[in-house]
Amino acid sequence: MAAAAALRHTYYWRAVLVSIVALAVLTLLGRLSWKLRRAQARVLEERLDHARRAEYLAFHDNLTGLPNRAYFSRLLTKGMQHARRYDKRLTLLFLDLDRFKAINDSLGHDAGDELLREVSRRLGRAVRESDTVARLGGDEFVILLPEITEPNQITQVADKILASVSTPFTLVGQEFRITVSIGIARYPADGEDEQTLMKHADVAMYHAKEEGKNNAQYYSEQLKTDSLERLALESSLRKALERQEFLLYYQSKLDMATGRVIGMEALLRWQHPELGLILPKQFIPLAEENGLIVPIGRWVIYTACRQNVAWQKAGFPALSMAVNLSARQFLDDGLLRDIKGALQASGMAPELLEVEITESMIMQDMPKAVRVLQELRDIGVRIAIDDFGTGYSSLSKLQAFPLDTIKIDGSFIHDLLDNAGDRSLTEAIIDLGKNLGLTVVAEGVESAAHVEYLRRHACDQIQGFYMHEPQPADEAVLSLAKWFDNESTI
Ligand SMILES: Nc1nc2c(ncn2[C@@H]2O[C@@H]3COP(=O)(O)O[C@H]4[C@@H](O)[C@H](n5cnc6c(=O)[nH]c(N)nc65)O[C@@H]4COP(=O)(O)O[C@H]3[C@H]2O)c(=O)[nH]1
Repeated sequence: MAAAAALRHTYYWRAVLVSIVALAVLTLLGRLSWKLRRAQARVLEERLDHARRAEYLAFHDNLTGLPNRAYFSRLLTKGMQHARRYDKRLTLLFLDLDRFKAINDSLGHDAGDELLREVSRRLGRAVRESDTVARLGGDEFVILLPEITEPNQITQVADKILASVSTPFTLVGQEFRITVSIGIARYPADGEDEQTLMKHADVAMYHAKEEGKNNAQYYSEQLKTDSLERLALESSLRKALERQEFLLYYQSKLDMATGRVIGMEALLRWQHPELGLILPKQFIPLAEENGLIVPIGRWVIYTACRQNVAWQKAGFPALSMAVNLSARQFLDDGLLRDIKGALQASGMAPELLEVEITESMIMQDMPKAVRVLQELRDIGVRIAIDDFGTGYSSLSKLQAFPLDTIKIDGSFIHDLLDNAGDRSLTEAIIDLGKNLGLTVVAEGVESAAHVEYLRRHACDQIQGFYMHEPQPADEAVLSLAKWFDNESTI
């Protein structure tokens, strides 16, 4: 009996032990499988995160976090499908910053990146939540306005963007202004598929650039024709230098005190084989945009210096020679080398060369402008501010720059006798210019009455059709000869 009880007892404890071990094993297995599942979930979550991140990077711009070209293209296509189905309209704005390259080149890429980030923030603030702002790359942005379709509303948005972007920035401790040109295309009127609408908004943006930048333009069929012509013009402009189709016209500058010709200004012309003589305003903006202005401008400087020396060798008194610089050329690192090269090759005295720049070229990047102007000054070249009065800067601001001459814009001289505002501005520029020790030149002098008025107000020099129109070198030399032979004065 006792043995049976002991056996039962043993079985009982064995069963308890087996149950405990089994329970422990099961618990352990359960825990292991839970850990395994958790690890699997984590891996899955990481993969998802990775995929999400990859998708985000594939569809967003690294620098600004805005949707990129690929994403915008999807959004635009979807927007168009939706608009087609519900008979709605869309507006597309194509934006390109004006002169961004100059800022980027002169301030460095970090400052350029910061500027792009700030522009993208400003664009975001200028439009509604429902609008999409995207960056296509470089300094190009696009905005899709799904709810704004009336021209006056579109213009309001465009104006808001123009104002917001042109508010001064502070970059590397300095204040800067940048502007933007905007092209506007509307769906479905200006394009029924994504590519056409984008292309037409781009064409309209180019038109805004041609209209002087910092403005917005709507697409029209006429613009398309113009842009095709522009394309043809651009490709022939590329060949014009090697085909020697450029030439310089020269216009005299007279000294008011002696009445004698004291200098000439070189003005560029393009003798196009089919289109005839093309004036600078028709091709210089294009050459500025595609960078061709740098080699063209170099050709101008070399040719003008050579011509100046040729006239001296022909027996004329030493006249000054003015050349116009464009913004891109002014900020180009090779400018000084080109000017020195032209002076050396021609043997012209540096004091006879005067470079004409505009206020906006200086204001665009003041520290660089001061540096470039000082370098030019150091080699003896004179510096003139052209078209003065048309920009926003005050003469006192210009005091900081090493300048020699100030040229009053011809538009003020044109209406001088009928417009009291133009008269007071002209007089103020003459007075202030003289107080700053600058030579004051009036451009666009077209009549004896203009000459009289400017003489009365002690303007130093005059230039205009009344004395001489711009002429090619061989005709200008005849006018000069006549002028000097007759001992003519005004
Ligand atoms: N109505 C009127 N106009 C007069 C009179 N006298 C001169 N003009 C014109 O006024 C412009 C004066 O040149 P700008 O202000 O430097 O303005 C120049 C200058 O900014 C630019 N330009 C000319 N040559 C060059 C060049 O070689 N390089 C660069 N970057 N720009 C140039 O193109 C602009 C226009 O040149 P142009 O068509 O030759 O036009 C010239 C000249 O022909 C006048 O009495 N009445």
